[in-house]
Amino acid sequence: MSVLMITGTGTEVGKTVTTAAVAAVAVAAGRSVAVLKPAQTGVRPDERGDADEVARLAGAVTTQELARYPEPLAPATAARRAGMPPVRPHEVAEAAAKLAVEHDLVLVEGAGGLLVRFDDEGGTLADAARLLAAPMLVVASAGLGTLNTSELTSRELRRRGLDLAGVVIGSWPDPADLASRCNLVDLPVVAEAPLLGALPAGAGAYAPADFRAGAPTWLAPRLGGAWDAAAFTSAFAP
Ligand SMILES: Nc1ncnc2c1ncn2[C@@H]1O[C@H](COP(=O)(O)OP(=O)(O)OP(=O)(O)O)[C@@H](O)[C@H]1O
Ligand SMILES: C[C@H](N)[C@H](N)CCCCCC(=O)O
Ligand SMILES: [Mg+2]
Repeated sequence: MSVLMITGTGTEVGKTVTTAAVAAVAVAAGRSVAVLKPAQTGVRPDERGDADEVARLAGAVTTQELARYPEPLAPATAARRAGMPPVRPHEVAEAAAKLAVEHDLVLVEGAGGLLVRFDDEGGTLADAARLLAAPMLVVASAGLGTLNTSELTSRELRRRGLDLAGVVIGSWPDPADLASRCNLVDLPVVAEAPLLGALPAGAGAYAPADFRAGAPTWLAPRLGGAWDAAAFTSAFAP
């Protein structure tokens, strides 16, 4: 089973665009991909959710949501206020495992950061990852402040015995400021995990063809091994 959980150091750091980039690379390699967004908040029934956005950018992927809540809040809060049932970690794990039967890769995008609650009992994406023994990718912001939130996230993953596959910078600024450039060196040290890529700021607004063409250069091949940070940054600051 190949399930990868996408979490982040917070909300709006680029989890959806990173999920789309991973999906685009996998689809281009001929792999079947499913994207699971367990709890989508802040989106009306007729609006596009994160999983829909991944499909728009990445191409032919299966998408699934387990619940959608109208208010832009943490899933547990949004569910409680809507009077709707919450999504439980075991439901996330079961849905991902089911998708994994018929897909080569299942990507599960959390809501906000690692410890954002899905239910009032404190269930999180980390609990679902534990049930599946699935590795997690942490999406981090580029600039000042990311060292602290990345290290906190990494430490909590380790404390729970989870596998941190690596860190991806969800939005790389152009021009890159001093802190962002220094973070290319410091992030993998504080996270104790490889830096597996960076997406250019605004990638979510690229035309799908441009997004798919760029994705392989933004991520380390197959999200393993080395990512060429020097080549990436020189493309943005020649
Ligand atoms: N299609 C798009 N056009 C313009 N900006 C976009 C687009 N998609 C994403 N963005 C912007 O890129 C940034 C990262 O967005 P993204 O949705 O990937 O974050 P996220 O970590 O998935 O957030 P969430 O916790 O809400 O799931 C945000 O500031 C967002 O507004
Ligand atoms: C609505 C938003 N875009 C996300 N989907 C939910 C983010 C919840 C963050 C909660 C928190 O950490 O304070
Ligand atoms: Mg998202």
